[in-house]
Amino acid sequence: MQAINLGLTLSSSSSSSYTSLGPSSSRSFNPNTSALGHGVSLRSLPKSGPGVCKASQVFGLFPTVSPGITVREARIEDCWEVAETHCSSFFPQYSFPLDFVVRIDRLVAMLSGLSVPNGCRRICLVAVIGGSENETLLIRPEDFKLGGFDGKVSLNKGYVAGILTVDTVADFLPRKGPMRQRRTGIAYVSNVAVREQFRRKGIAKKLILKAEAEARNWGCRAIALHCDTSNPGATKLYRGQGFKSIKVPEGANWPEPKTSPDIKYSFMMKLLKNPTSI
Ligand SMILES: CC(=O)SCCNC(=O)CCNC(=O)[C@H](O)C(C)(C)COP(=O)(O)OP(=O)(O)OC[C@H]1O[C@@H](n2cnc3c(N)ncnc32)[C@H](O)[C@@H]1OP(=O)(O)O
Repeated sequence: MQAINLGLTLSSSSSSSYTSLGPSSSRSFNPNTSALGHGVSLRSLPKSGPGVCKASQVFGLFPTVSPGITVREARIEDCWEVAETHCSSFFPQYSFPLDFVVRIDRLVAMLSGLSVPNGCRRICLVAVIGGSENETLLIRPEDFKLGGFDGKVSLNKGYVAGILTVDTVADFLPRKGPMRQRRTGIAYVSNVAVREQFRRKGIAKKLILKAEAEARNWGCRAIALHCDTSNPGATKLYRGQGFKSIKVPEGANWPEPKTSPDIKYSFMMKLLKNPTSI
């Protein structure tokens, strides 16, 4: 695995939990633990079987597929589809009614999501199909946010096919200095997911490009993420987008998403050149 040195210093482990959109995002990558931290253990739930339908079949009202894909910040009106995309991608093995419970749990977690520390940013991006960027249709309560969602409503929102969260909270970056300060200038990507029927159409690539543009706008010089080493598709995606694996120094206890001990992560990073806006 190719490694680059981006000048990250050795640090002791962070006690932070992996929160991207809410208190339960820590389970984003872990199909073995409760999906969203409201007391539902996925280990104990029955999985799919013959004659069992999925929540996505009940609630996934797929639009006529339009070639146009727009990547924008998630709005309150997208929240169910964001939960749907997350759960169907990270917990595909669960069937109705349990997958429905998991989605509701995710929704509650996102809407009651933790606020970000002062000076930090976090947004959820969505790739929508058949939507419009026509802002004149928006009802826009000033500065209103709920959890990770922008409080806007559009008459033509489109259908959410992919999601990504990007932040500057730095919970999963090694701290710096003796005071173990939060690292600045490095954006962190998590919860990247594309609905199965829309995969291999370049949607994740578009989400990553938009996340990079947001990070540049925030003044970040680099963007990082953790990728499950047993996820070759995602690893190829990030490598293709210019991310490089960072070799964790021997003995260093760098923070990682808190998931099953069986899951090993590769810490990947990309330098952001030429600050521009999108
Ligand atoms: C930081 C994190 O959040 S890591 C978690 C990643 N998320 C998941 O594993 C959830 C389940 N998986 C998914 O949602 C999707 O498969 C994703 C997000 C990994 C990829 O989304 P897609 O929209 O299909 O990716 P996209 O079409 O942009 O692919 C771009 C390139 O990545 C690579 N790639 C993506 N998926 C795969 C795959 N399954 N196998 C091999 N290569 C892949 C290919 O090089 C692809 O280019 P190509 O299609 O021209 O060959």
